[in-house]
This record gives sequence, structure tokens and C-alpha cells, in this order.
Amino acid sequence: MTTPGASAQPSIEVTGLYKKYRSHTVLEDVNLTVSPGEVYALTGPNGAGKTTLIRTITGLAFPTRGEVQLLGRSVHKEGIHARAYLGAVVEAPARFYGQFTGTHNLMIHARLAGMAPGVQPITRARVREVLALLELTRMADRRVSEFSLGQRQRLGVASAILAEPKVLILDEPTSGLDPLGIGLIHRIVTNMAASGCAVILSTHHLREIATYAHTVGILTGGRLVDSVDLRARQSAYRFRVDDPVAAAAILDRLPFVKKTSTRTPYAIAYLDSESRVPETLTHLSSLGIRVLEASPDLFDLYEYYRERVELP
Ligand SMILES: Nc1ncnc2c1ncn2[C@@H]1O[C@H](COP(=O)(O)OP(=O)(O)OP(=O)(O)O)[C@@H](O)[C@H]1O
Repeated sequence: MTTPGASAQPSIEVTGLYKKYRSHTVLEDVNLTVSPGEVYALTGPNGAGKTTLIRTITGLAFPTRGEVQLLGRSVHKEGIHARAYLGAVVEAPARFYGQFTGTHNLMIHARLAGMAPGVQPITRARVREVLALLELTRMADRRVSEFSLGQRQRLGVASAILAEPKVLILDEPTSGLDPLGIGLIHRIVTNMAASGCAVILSTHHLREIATYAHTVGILTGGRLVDSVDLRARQSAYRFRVDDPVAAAAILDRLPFVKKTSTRTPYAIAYLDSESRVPETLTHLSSLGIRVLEASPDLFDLYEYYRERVELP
């Protein structure tokens, strides 16, 4: 997993966002930032407002109040510039011309995308490349009306990455895909992020997303109730000891331990790297603390999510 630059200017910045449909508040004071190279997964119960938030971030819907910036430009005031480096699939599966082939549809998309200010023209070779990346070469010259739902879904992602965007936004990109298709989307998102692209995607698949997202935002009732930094959670190790409180106090003094807690019979430490585990064990043992077991303290996003959305 790459580590996105924490100090870089955010690629996506949502500030004080409200969205109302008549008297119904769908989004309430939503604030979030996504850095270059970061994968931000948005999750929450049905009707929480995920699609509305994604539509507003991409400029398809207008906020009642608040602002969205992409690469430092306001989506709703400088749309053409803000969206020049945006790739998105907001309505899944994306709309295509059924009577045209996959290649033809992407060529139409390429011409439109190539009109954005500062964007390089997209070549036929690039169209072939993204079709191959999405494992659609075999379907490339077939009419889109003959594509299955999953193939259309993949063609949508192909069109979103065609212009090598710096911001990629995908609304439920894996819904309707088979397990191999889901793995394919994960790899593409991971590779895009590794090349510096900021990604927001919405999903209900928590256990999958935990393997490659950097941050998970939990939206419920239109409010972003939590933002979970999965990288920090994944650096936790647990040590089974006779006296967890004493062990945690010792661990707390180590310079490479960021935070400690206890959960009997474990002392839990957030280390700055996995390579610190042997050093930590030696240190505990030198101070008379017998460690009966040491292992990663795996974070269960599903359990965490359940607790967050079930809170009154
Ligand atoms: N155009 C609209 N007019 C009125 N209400 C709307 C409109 N679009 C969405 N809503 C309402 O906004 C709320 C949030 O809907 P949204 O589709 O954003 O939720 P979601 O989190 O994406 O749900 P799901 O997980 O089911 O896809 C719902 O109560 C929905 O009825």
C-alpha cells in the first residue's frame, strides 16, 4: 500500500457541504479531504446520501451550501477547469450508445475528454490499452448492447481512466461484478493511486475495501459521522501478558510506539513499523514482562461500522 503525501495540497476538498431537496436535508455539514495517491472509500446505509455526495463532488448536483474543490478549483464556479483532470462513473453502469462498439464509444469519450483545457489528445492506442486493462479486448468490437452488466460496468471504469485523471470518482464500481471483476477494479484503483491519483469510491463491501483503501468515511443520515484512517489501524500489535497495564506503560515510553491501549489480557501498541516487533519483545523481556503471544491486532472494519451506524 502506498503512503499518500500528507503535506500535499488536497486533490479533493469538500467544505461545509449541505444539500436539501425541498425541506429534506440529504447532506449536512460534510467536510472531507483526499490527498494525491489516497483511496477514500465512502460507505453507509442505503439512503445515507453517498450518491448525492458523489454527484455533488463531480458537479452533477449543486450544493445548497458549502464548496467542493478539485485540484484547488471550485467545481461549481470553475467547472470546466476543475473537471479537466476528473474521471468518474457516477451512474452505474455508465451510459453508452448501445448500437456502437466498445471501442467506438471510448473513441467518442476520448474526443470529448480531449476538449478539456490542458488535456492531451487521447490516441487509439490508449483506447486499446484501457480496454486491455479492463480485460475487454475480446468485446472491443462488439456492440455495447451485447455487453453483460458487468462488462458495461468495466467499460464505464475504462472511460473514467481513459484520460489518465488526477481525480477518480466511482459510485459503487464493484456492484454487479463477479469476484475476478472485483479484483480487477481493486488492482486498477490501487495502481491509479500509486501513480498519484486521488480516488473516492462508494461501496458496501467493507471487508474488501479494508484491504486497499487508505481512509473510510462513514456517512449516515447525511452526516459524515466518522473518518477511519486504516493505515494507522493496521500498525497495531497486541502482546498477551500477565499485566497489560504495566506492559502498556513500558511500551508507551518507547520512541517508536505512537499510542498504547489495553484489552485484557493484551497490551496493544501502535508501532511505526512492523520491523519494530522483535525490538519491542526484547525490551519487554529485559524489564521482566513475559510475553505469551505477539500478533497484529487486526482491525475489523465491519464490526466497527456496525457499532457506528447502530449508535442512537
Ligand atoms: N433528486 C432527488 N430528489 C429528492 N430526494 C432525493 C433525490 N436524490 C436523492 N434523494 C434522497 O436523498 C437521500 C439519499 O439518497 P442517495 O441516493 O444519495 O443515498 P445512497 O447513500 O447513495 O443510497 P444507496 O446506498 O441506496 O445507493 C434519500 O433519502 C433519497 O430519497
